[in-house]
Amino acid sequence: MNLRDPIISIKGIGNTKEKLFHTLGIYKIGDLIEYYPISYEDRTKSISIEEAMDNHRSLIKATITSNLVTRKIRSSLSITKATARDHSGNFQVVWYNSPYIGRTVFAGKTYYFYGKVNKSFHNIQMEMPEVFQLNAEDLFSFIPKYSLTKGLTHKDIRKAIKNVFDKGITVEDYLSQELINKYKLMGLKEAYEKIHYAKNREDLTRARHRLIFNEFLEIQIAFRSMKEEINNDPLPFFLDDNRMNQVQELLNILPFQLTLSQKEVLEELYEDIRRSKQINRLIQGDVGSGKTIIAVIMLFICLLNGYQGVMMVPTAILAEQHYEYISNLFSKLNIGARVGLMTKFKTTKQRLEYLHKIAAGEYNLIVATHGVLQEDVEFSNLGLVITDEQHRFGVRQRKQLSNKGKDPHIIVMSATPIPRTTSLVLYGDLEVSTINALPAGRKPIKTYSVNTSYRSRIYKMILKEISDGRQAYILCPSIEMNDQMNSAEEVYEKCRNGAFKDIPIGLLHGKMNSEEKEEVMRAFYENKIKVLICTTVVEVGINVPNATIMLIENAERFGLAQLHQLRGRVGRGEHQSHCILLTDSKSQKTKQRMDVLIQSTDGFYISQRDLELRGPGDYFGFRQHGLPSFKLADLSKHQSILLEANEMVEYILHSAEQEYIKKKVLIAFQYKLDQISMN
Ligand SMILES: Nc1ncnc2c1ncn2[C@@H]1O[C@H](COP(=O)(O)OP(=O)(O)OP(=O)(O)O)[C@@H](O)[C@H]1O
Repeated sequence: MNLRDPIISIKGIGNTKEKLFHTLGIYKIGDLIEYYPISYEDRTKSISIEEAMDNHRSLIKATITSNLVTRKIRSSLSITKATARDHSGNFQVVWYNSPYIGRTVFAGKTYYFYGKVNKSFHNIQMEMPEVFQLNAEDLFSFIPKYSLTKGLTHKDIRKAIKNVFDKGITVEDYLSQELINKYKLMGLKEAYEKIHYAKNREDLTRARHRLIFNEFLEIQIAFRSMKEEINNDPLPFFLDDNRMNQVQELLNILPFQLTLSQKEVLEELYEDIRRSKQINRLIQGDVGSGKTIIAVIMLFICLLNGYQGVMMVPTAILAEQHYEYISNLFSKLNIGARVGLMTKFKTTKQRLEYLHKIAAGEYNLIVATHGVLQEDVEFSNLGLVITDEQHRFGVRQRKQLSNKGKDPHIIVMSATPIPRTTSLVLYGDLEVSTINALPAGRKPIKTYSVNTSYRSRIYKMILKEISDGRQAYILCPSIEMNDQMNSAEEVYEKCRNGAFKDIPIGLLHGKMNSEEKEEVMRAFYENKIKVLICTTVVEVGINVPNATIMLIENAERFGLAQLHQLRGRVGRGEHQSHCILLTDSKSQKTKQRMDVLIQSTDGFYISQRDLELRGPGDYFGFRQHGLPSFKLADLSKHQSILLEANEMVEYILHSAEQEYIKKKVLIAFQYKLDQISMN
């Protein structure tokens, strides 16, 4: 058998089961083998009844010492009980609505019982145990549990996988024995088998280690190869004196001078152009570091070269903001910019008309949300794609966009500084440029964490700032009334009738329609609204330099990196800004997390601490990221494996094996990418 064989070739899988497997994304045997368990039951050793802990699932070897007695309690409930005994004591075995259990379990016989033990003062019970004969095959192992679909059981999946390995499967390990030994890895075939059938913890750990290692390795090798491929035949952008003068004109009308760091990043981009290289760059810079203007300058250069440019951002509000900013700026320069905004359309007709204008080149600069990815959106000559992504647009979306042109240049903006080891995995197909300093004159945001007894004092502070001409955000974790959290609607009502009844305040959340949102946001930009009560819709990119207070309700609800982003909505101008983290949580962990923010405004440090403090999770938002190969790997947990894999990638790419391994990895990777697009 081969990993590419369809699952119908597995014994026991007919047409009906095949369809069910398909709904889980399992088409080929390789998909099945890589359908990893989501958890395991530890049945690796049996213990005595005396050792068993209350409320824990345990495996106990015992002999049935009484007859099985079934009593009918009511029409829908019967209880069967028996006494079992091991060398340390007795316990009761109890089954509900299982009248036929007497056909498989007999008095006087010894079995292994697996189930949850309940210990009370004078009684020990095991309810609804699974019963195994002494020679049962799947005893003493980790029992895998899978994510299921209706009609398919854990047993079905286990059986299918077992049949594959019983029959014999060819798994080619593209790593040489030498590399496997050097990194003390488990063989690939063994790892595939042990992840589903481990007899002990060590095997399971080693199997997982190997497969996680593979995931990190494969994505990097695939990325590196993609990068090599991309650089071949880029669209020509030119930066002759005439164009450079025009760029200078743009710089001259800005109300600020670029920082040294911004200039360095621009220089890296110019260098790509001068060397006729495909621009394929991640620009990372902390919140408020001034990434937008870099994007704008590059879009400007794109237009000067006669191409269309597109800027794709995560929210409609942000698209609107960039649209206003860019149209305004470019209208002062005579370069024939025709800027379009593509967010939501009222009617299909309107949308089609708009698409037509883009395809005909009537708009040469489009600011859009992810709607621009749709298949029917076409460009006449797309030259540059900028995604402001905050980890929401991944490899796949980037590819989708660049397929809309003839390999346009690509710039990705990110405000979450991430360690280099990690960025190799997330953005391995991109070069990285970093804006590593904030514009001069920014004062570090003062951050405090207080409980709600301070509310009226905080409101007074907000009123004072407003009387000085500034503005404030009050950010809530939810929109509607909710028992546990302060909702935006509730806070808005209270503020409107209470502390802020004499000043204009606004409400902004994701459920409002686009016109309402636009209107509120515009009023806030124009300082007509003084306090904006909102949800995380403002999290990314929103830029109102006059706002100096960010009050975050239920701050314990947010991740550290997210709080840093939210806080970054203030401190964007020359005025001293404040961030108040409001929380009544008494948990030590919350306190630790708030302390990180109080002590630091450095996004890089904060995301590192976030990684350390947060347990397993989806910190980097992989699922949204469209990364194909992470089924087991988690960047927040597996940094040490990542480091080892990075080291091996470097070795491989300088070794004689490189072509062979690259080829193998790319085939596997392409299959996974295709599979994602199918789903
Ligand atoms: N060199 C500079 N000197 C002074 N102000 C600047 C400079 N560059 C940008 N700014 C201003 O700083 C503010 C923040 O810039 P920008 O919106 O580009 O930040 P950002 O890096 O995109 O941040 P975020 O990730 O939070 O969106 C804006 O008001 C912008 O006009």
